[in-house]
Amino acid sequence: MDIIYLNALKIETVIGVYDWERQIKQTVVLDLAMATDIRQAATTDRIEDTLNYKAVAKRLVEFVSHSDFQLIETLAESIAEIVMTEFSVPWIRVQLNKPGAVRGARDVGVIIERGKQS
Ligand SMILES: Nc1nc2c(c(=O)[nH]1)N=C([C@H](O)[C@@H](O)CO)CN2
Repeated sequence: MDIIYLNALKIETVIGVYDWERQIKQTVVLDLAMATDIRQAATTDRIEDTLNYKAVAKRLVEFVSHSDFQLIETLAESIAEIVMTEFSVPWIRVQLNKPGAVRGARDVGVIIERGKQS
């Protein structure tokens, strides 16, 4: 199985458990690794034959920027579900970073893996 990845996608959204966090937008940073088989596309050289990372990014920017979850866990799980179901991805690794959420740390976040690498 091959991997198509998308790193450091920054999206502004409402995210957090505290009252002040419900009033503002904060930046989350997304790293994705998505299992796929690139051999057909490598043979045909056609975008229709592969997982279009630009289409994935556009869908996630649209979803995340309009979401208002409290926990990064919930957001990460939703992102995995969208990519797997809408883009036929059998396995995904989602790393969701929340920069500046903890004083003294560059970022905090969650890493989840869903599905099976075949
Ligand atoms: N496991 C988690 N811990 C915390 C979260 C979270 O989403 N998952 N969120 C917060 C606050 O929103 C924090 O980011 C504000 O600084 C605290 N802990």
